[in-house]
Amino acid sequence: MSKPILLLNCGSSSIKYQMIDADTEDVMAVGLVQKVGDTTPGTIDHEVGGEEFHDELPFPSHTEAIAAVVTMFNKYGPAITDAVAVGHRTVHGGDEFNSTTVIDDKVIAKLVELSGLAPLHNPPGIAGIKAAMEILPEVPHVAVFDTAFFADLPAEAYTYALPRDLAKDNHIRRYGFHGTSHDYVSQKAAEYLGKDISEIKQIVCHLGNGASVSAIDGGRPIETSMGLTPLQGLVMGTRSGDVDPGLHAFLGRELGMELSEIDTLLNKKSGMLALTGKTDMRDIKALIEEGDEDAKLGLDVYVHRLVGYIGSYIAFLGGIDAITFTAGVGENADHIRKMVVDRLGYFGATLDEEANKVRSKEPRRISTEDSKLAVLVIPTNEELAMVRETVKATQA
Ligand SMILES: Nc1ncnc2c1ncn2[C@@H]1O[C@H](COP(=O)(O)OP(=O)(O)O)[C@@H](O)[C@H]1O
Ligand SMILES: CC(=O)OP(=O)(O)O
Ligand SMILES: [Mg+2]
Repeated sequence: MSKPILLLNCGSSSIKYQMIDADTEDVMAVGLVQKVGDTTPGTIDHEVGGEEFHDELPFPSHTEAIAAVVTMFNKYGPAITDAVAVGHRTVHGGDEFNSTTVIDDKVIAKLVELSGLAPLHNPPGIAGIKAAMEILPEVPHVAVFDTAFFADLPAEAYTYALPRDLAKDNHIRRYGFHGTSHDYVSQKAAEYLGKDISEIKQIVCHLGNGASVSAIDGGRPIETSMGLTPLQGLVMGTRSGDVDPGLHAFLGRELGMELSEIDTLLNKKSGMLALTGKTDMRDIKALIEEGDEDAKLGLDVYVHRLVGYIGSYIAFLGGIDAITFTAGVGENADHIRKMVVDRLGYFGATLDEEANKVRSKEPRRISTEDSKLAVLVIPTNEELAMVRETVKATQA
């Protein structure tokens, strides 16, 4: 008897999904829907038992996209109705949700309230929850929060220097995101090094389209780069990351920009897209190889910001045993890892150039044997972590 669990990660313009057998942790199906919310045709790719299936059709909203996911399961298997539970990646849990939560109407209402704090992420997440609940009304649906891992950050790390009542009344604090990934990867790093997680000081760089870095001391996160919203911190695909907070007032006062325009500017039109014209690091690398100066500067800004965070996190940790790269950029972009690690020599990091070039889905060390600290690449697996969370929350 297998115990299939459906995992949904509804992004603003994409849906990633998997069906995983919770007993064996085997992946029964994996898929990706792209260009959701677009009037032009999008794509859906569904993989089951090593076979790949592809379709192209428009997905004006998440409802059509989820319907297409169901069609893929119905046509090519496994039966979606075999799912005994559904785990939903939910980005913002505010200070309401500190752990994986079974979803009911009250939970959905709270998530709607929190949408303003994660405008790119919570609304599609909620759309996905509603659509999936219609299709699978009989099974438990749970929300696995990006913020949960960071719920017990130290107060000095999560407190902004704002009037205390304003912050308290409005739940304004640093929340941190990608927690499922930072948690999973930091545990894997300890395992890979053969150390108890309680014994090591580590930094995890989750570099995807959204990107964040965390400092983890003995298994407990003590700092992370995203804040009240997933906009703070590193330079990302379309997000600016850190800017002078005075910028908002400047844009409003001097250019007459509306708040919603500023929000869109910083979330969707900034970051690597603004600096280089592209969001994908493969395209940016190609531009640099063609001699594009803007692309070169863009990447320099990206690396500069990341190195700055790593340096300050080593100071917060009071030492460092391991730095780990993960997610799309962190796992694949060896040229970026090299740019970063080459600047950490003072801290005792030495890159093993050959090991860094290896392409693999396995955890690996990319620092030399005599490097004072371990530099690792560990593929994240948010879906696997979500299955474990879903089982825990539902006793499925
Ligand atoms: N082979 C590669 N080389 C360099 N960068 C890559 C490669 N593959 C993926 N990426 C980067 O990874 C990003 C996607 O990362 P991912 O973790 O899947 O993001 P998200 O979950 O936020 O959509 C792409 O935008 C691209 O910049
Ligand atoms: C929170 C966040 O930035 O998520 P993603 O990387 O999926 O955009
Ligand atoms: Mg991601």
